[in-house]
Amino acid sequence: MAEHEFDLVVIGGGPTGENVADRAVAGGLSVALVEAGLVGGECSYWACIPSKTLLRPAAALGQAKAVQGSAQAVTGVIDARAVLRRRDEMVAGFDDSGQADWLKGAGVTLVRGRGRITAPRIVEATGPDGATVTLTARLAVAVCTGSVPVLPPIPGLAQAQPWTNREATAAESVPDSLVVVGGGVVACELAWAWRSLGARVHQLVRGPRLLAGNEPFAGELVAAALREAGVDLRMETETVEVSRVPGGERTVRFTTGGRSESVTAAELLMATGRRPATDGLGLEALGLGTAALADVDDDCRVRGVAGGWLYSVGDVNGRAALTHMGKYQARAVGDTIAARSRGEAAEPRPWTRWAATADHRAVPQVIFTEPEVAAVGLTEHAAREAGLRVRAVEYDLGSVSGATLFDPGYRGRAKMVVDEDRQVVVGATLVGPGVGELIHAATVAVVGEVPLERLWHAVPSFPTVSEVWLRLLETYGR
Ligand SMILES: Cc1cc2nc3c(=O)[nH]c(=O)nc-3n(C[C@H](O)[C@H](O)[C@H](O)COP(=O)(O)OP(=O)(O)OC[C@H]3O[C@@H](n4cnc5c(N)ncnc54)[C@H](O)[C@@H]3O)c2cc1C
Ligand SMILES: NC(=O)c1ccc[n+]([C@@H]2O[C@H](COP(=O)([O-])OP(=O)(O)OC[C@H]3O[C@@H](n4cnc5c(N)ncnc54)[C@H](O)[C@@H]3O)[C@@H](O)[C@H]2O)c1
Repeated sequence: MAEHEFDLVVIGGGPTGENVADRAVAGGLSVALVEAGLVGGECSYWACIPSKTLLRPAAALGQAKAVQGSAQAVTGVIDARAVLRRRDEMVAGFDDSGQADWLKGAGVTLVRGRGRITAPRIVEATGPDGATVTLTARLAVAVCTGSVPVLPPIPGLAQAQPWTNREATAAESVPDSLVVVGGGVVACELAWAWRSLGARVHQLVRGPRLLAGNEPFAGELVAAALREAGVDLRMETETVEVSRVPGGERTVRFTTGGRSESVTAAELLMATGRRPATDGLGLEALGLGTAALADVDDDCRVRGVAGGWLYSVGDVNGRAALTHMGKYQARAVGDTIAARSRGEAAEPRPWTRWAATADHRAVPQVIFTEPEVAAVGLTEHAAREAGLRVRAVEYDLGSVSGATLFDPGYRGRAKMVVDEDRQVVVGATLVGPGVGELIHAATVAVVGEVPLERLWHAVPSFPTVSEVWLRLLETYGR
């Protein structure tokens, strides 16, 4: 059994782990990164990258069709085979050698294997051949193991071999039909993607609306678009049983409004949420429960671990399960561990480089459905729940002149949530084609706590969709 010593051992080489390692090396530390699967993680191969690649052609086509002139140039339909080929290119054919080379170039030692913490600062990595390497971390261990899908205990589900995000982003052909269970981001994006590529899609949603964590109009506009695109969208359903003809179609039985109904399709995607990937990590050997990795300070250091050597970063800590937020936390963690090795306190005071402060109230997210949903900060409801005295204003995005230019039939909505006591924006939501590229302006306003008085002087260019910020301020009363 080989033994090695490094300043920092990172477990998990997704976007979070890669960035922790990179920042720590840049800060002068020696770093080993243990990866059980593909370097690049879920995001690169089975999540963000392939799903957005599957979604992009429908958005591009929609924009081309939206205006006279280019609409006439569109004479065909989406070439699904070409889309799947591009998806394959974007995931590099599930070959992570490019990312492994990047790690090498960054000065990070890659250890292929499954990491397990066996004692404080000791990680055992078991490789695909069963060989074990023991890694000693002089300073710290950063757990960046991400998340895995949750499959609810529905009778017959396991035997029916449903898709999770992995199969749903890696499928080699378009299924004739697909049932999607779930109303969250994964469900909506992938229902939209496969519908746009030609599958007949049924979507079974448990609650009364889609995208429940967002402003209600976001889910309403996405639901309307999905229906318009031909998705059979059912709300207030409870999936009770799944069955499958051996090797054949899946039938999902569900209840809705007191009735029992069923749908049958070639494939079934369960998009029913994710949980932290903590199985087999050895936390129990440290006297820690699986929930311990969610109990972190703003520097992502796990609370209550003697010596403070354990960090939990990215999806696994459950603070903000998004790639950009995992990478943001990673920058803070890599810098913090390096600074502390130099004897600096690197206290995670709010808005210092040592703290992932934005996790609390300034998380941006773009949902790549059509229309897109882009949001940052608090919804009106969440702000009120947090005890803020807020006033919210809304504006019809379709009446902004830049939007009319973009698409004469532009449909969308914008909302700005203002903290009345501090006169700053604490949340914003935009729904409409192409709004994903607009949200960063709002993120800057929320993080910068820019007073409305000053925001008034941030003049949006004419004729862009960004003029909505002026209209929102006018609606507010400027
Ligand atoms: C379908 C889908 C689409 C998404 N789209 C977006 C999007 O558009 N934008 C966005 O911001 N977010 C998106 N997300 C969320 C995003 O994928 C995650 O937030 C992101 O991947 C988290 O990065 P991570 O590095 O923390 O974890 P992961 O990417 O999950 O990486 C964790 C890594 O750890 C490895 N690992 C696990 N356990 C061990 C172990 N014991 N030893 C060694 N290695 C281990 C895994 O093999 C994996 O490589 C999407 C998620 C899904 C499911
Ligand atoms: N574009 C993006 O930023 C993007 C895209 C995809 C995923 N993600 C992230 O990945 C994470 C996971 O997304 P997700 O959609 O899997 O989870 P989610 O928590 O957003 O949604 C889960 C959905 O499953 C439903 N559900 C749960 N149990 C159910 C059951 N037994 N029967 C029927 N429905 C059930 C819930 O009601 C909810 O609608 C999220 O944090 C999300 O932000 C981000």
